[in-house]
Amino acid sequence: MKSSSNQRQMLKHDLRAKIILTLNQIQEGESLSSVLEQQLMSVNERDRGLFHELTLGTLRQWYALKTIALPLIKHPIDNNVFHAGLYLGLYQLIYTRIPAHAAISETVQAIKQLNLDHFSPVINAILREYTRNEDSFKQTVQDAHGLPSWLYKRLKNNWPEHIQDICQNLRLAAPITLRVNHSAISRNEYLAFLAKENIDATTGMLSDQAIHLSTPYPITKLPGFNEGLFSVQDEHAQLCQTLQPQLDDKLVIDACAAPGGKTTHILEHYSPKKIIALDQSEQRLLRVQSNLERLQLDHKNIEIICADATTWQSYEPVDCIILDAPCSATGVIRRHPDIRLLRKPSDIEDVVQLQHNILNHMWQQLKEGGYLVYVTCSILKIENEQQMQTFFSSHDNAIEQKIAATWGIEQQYGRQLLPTQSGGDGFFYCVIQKVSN
Ligand SMILES: C[S@@+](CC[C@H](N)C(=O)[O-])C[C@H]1O[C@@H](n2cnc3c(N)ncnc32)[C@H](O)[C@@H]1O
Repeated sequence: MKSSSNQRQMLKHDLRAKIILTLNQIQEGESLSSVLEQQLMSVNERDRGLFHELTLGTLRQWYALKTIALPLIKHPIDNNVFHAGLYLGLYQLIYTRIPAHAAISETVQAIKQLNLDHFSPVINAILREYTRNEDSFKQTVQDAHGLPSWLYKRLKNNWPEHIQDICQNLRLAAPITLRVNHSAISRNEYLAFLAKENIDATTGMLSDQAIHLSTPYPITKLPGFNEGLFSVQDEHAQLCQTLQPQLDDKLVIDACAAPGGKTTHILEHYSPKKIIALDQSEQRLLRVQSNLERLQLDHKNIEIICADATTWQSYEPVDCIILDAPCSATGVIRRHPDIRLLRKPSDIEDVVQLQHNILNHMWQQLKEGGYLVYVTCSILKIENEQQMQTFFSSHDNAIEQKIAATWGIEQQYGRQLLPTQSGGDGFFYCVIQKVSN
């Protein structure tokens, strides 16, 4: 469905029909971030919270719901809208306080509204069957790993001792974590602002700038948003700053910079001679600029360049490169639950090759004695420890600076953080120094 006709269709539909159409778009390969805003705009303001919760929640539990849905479907039905409706119905029954009769009748009604009347008796029957054996179905859903099987196998192979925690944690909603703007205000001062507004929050244990909100809150309505007193950034992502050398008066490249989480963090701590925020996405680079402006870091020596990091050449050797590489994003599935449906095994091989190309090219821009910090938000070893093994085996002029930290899991090269229940996402870090051959 093309976007303008899709928009007209959406306006006519009730909330659950709109959610089913959104889930259908994801099944057809569109990313949640590309469709969510437009779909939310078609929903009454008072229903937006529910739209958000039901859409993201259903995606988060998609494969777990599938484990109970498939055996309940007597004859295979090859229709994405049907499956989206069924999973939405089950999600409401299992994970929300919506009374069962309302969840069932609204979902069946939505299927009819989408001109799939012939499926409504099947959905009605399956949802009612669920309610008759609720306890056993709930147990099955709880025990499910909740991932596409190819990804589950790879993660189990990589992390046999952690696989259960990984699967369960990836099914939770991620906390909203703020990074207090160190150059503008202290964490304690900002916590006092939150307390004054009765916004419950706790401090992060690993990053001294992190604050976790106890319940979701509209970000732009938090105190000091327009004044740039904080950014939204996962706590494990904030650790990047602790791994950088001293960057005052240095030439720094943030090689995959958009939307600027790492660039702005550097500028909150240092005054580099120059920092180049490089990214190949013009659209995403606009957000680097707006984040710099909001955080009032714009006056610092910064250049924003739209270019491909596999070919871009620096005009002089660089002191430090932050390479927050494009990756499978398997460490942040909690925040982007559509990844469960969208990611394919072949994407992993492609992104590993891209990381390899960017890393090898950016390495040539680094001066002797300089540092490269390699980062991903992946929990697959092929993008992390194994990518580093390949790199070190082919670069005699690279030595690892071991990360002396208590967080994460030490790897042959680098440290891996896995997603934690109420803390950070999955991240990998490795610090590499360039030495003479
Ligand atoms: C993980 S995100 C970076 C997040 C960012 N460092 C932050 O902290 O906000 C990866 C980025 O790599 C960019 N990218 C992907 N391929 C690239 C390439 N060949 N050259 C430059 N940037 C690329 C993407 O556009 C994306 O913005």
